[in-house]
Amino acid sequence: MVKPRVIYWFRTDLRLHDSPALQAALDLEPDVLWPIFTWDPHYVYKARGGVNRWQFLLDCQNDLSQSITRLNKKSKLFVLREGPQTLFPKLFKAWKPTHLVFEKDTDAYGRSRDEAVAKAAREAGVQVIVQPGRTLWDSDEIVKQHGGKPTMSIAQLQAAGKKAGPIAKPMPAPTSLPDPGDMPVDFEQDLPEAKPDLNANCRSGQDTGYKGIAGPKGDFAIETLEELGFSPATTPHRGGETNALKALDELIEKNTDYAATFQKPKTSPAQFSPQSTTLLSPFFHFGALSVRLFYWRVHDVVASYGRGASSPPESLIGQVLFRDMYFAAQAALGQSFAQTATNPYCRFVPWHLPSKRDAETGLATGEYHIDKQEAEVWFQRWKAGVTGFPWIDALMRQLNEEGWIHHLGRHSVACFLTRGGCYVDWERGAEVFEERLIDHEPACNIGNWQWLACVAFFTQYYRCYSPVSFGQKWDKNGDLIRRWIPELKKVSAKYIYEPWKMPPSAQNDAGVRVTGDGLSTQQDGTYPKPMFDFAERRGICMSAMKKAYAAGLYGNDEKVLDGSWRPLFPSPDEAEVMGEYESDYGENADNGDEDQEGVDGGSPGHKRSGGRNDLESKPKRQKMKP
Ligand SMILES: Cc1cc2nc3c(=O)[nH]c(=O)nc-3n(C[C@H](O)[C@H](O)[C@H](O)COP(=O)(O)OP(=O)(O)OC[C@H]3O[C@@H](n4cnc5c(N)ncnc54)[C@H](O)[C@@H]3O)c2cc1C
Repeated sequence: MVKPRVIYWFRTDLRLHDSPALQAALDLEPDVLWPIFTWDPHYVYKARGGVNRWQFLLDCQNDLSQSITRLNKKSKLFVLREGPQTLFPKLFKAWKPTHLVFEKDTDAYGRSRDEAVAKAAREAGVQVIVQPGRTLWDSDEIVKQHGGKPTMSIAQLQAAGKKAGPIAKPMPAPTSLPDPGDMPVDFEQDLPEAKPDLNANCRSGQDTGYKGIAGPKGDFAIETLEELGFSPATTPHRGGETNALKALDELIEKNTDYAATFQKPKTSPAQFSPQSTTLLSPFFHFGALSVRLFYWRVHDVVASYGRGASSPPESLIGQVLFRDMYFAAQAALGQSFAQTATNPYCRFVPWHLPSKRDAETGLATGEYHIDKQEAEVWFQRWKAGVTGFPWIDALMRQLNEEGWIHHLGRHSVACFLTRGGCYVDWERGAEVFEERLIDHEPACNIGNWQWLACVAFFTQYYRCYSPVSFGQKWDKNGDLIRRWIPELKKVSAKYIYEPWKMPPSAQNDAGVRVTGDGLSTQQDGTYPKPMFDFAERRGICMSAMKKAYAAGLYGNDEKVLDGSWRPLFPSPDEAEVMGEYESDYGENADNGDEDQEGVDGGSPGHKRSGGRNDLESKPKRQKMKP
């Protein structure tokens, strides 16, 4: 019998320890094993990713490659520069593998990519083996055990988890790896469509990432930031399985009390160097740390700690349950999960700066309508960390430079942008986080933004974060602000959260003038004025949320999809509501005035449809009415 020739495709699992997929590949007792990574143009051009996350990815790849070489001098992580959909059919012919093995990816794009690759494998007679390993439980199994529906609470996840069975125990890293086989690449490279490039704003140099399938030297080398045209990263946080395992050891062995008694609400969003939570999220994202290993090691600490140990949802184990909850919600809803439109579990709120949508598919295009210029300015000021509210600005500047902020810091800035200040669409904020977080995880980012905007998972919109008192609760002296906003360094604690209240003499003493809008006109030695009166905005947003809740529309409602929701809301003069905008996608082409018919004055029209099958059917063509 021919001994298996296995391609092991690394993607969401940049580690050797506790990898059920890698173990499945090794259980085949292969003659040859090619550990490869495909440099997928989808992530390079069509998904947002800032330089800090790219750096973290390259760190993880380099570390993994060195670990592979330690086990077999002839092997390493071989990077191939082409989209997997076009590359694999050629590899199947050229390398003649018998098997392709990889870790399951339940992200919306991941699913469609893997279906295409599996089809090509079937056609080439290559056997595909897929193993879950990215979450505590297989997210698809959780959905199945939850009646085909998304998990919208920890209790739902735990109930489904109970039915799915115990969380698997982690498996050790392999101690040896087979040799790789020959790797001819004497076939034509399909070059990617680089436009539109969602990451163009991060590139300061020329993008040469697709120079040859095996790279410029033909040695399957890992890419560099220079090849991508990116400037050096600004984050101090570095990736790699080695760093991840060291951080986990330190957490479990040196900080046993901390790990056993961790209560998330008691950790400070203002603490830095070191931060108050584990900062393991980017390692989980790239699969450099197994979440099941984390779970079991924390579980053992908690079990031996006895009385006084914390429990979910506040405990460390509770934190990774949230992660699984969002993964299973996304696994059930697919692409709809990432947006309001077409999503039956997401409340419709007439936010400013709504997403443009593809008229055929109903999916967001990545662009947005500017329905109100003032809201656009607020959004730009929020992004740049120049809102004039130092607590918000410090957090946004930390995000922009380091790519990570504490969970409650994320709460503050997300609430401020959406229901607690600007009334800007949560999808705008999620896109900024997608670009800038080093731990950006589609399921967790989307789910948490929905939570904070009170459109899904959480409904208590009357609980609003103040950009002044919330920060003061944790950090009276404003140390986080002083760290990130040097222009306010010398401001006294009395004014550090509200510098606009400083009389001229205090401004003189602190060496700063509070003036301008922080964008084009800002001068050295100045800090911007607040962009609005927060108390006033909080009141406006809260009453607008109340109206949106009363209207009771969800993303899949006809009125949301065809734009006839507007009569359910008072005119923009009376309350905060999405303004009129010019549609430029021909979305109105079929719309007559009679589309106003059937508006029922506000009885909740939410029809929850069930599981994935309902949602995978193509959304109706939208008639977006501005
Ligand atoms: C608006 C917003 C956007 C977010 N976007 C992301 C994202 O893109 N990726 C991401 O991993 N987390 C995201 N989170 C969740 C959370 O803020 C981060 O997981 C956490 O701050 C990471 O820091 P840590 O590793 O120190 O967390 P710890 O408190 O040490 O928790 C341990 C692990 O539990 C998981 N976890 C903790 N809280 C959550 C949560 N609320 N949801 C999901 N998983 C959680 C993470 O994997 C984390 O590493 C977001 C939160 C908000 C409010």
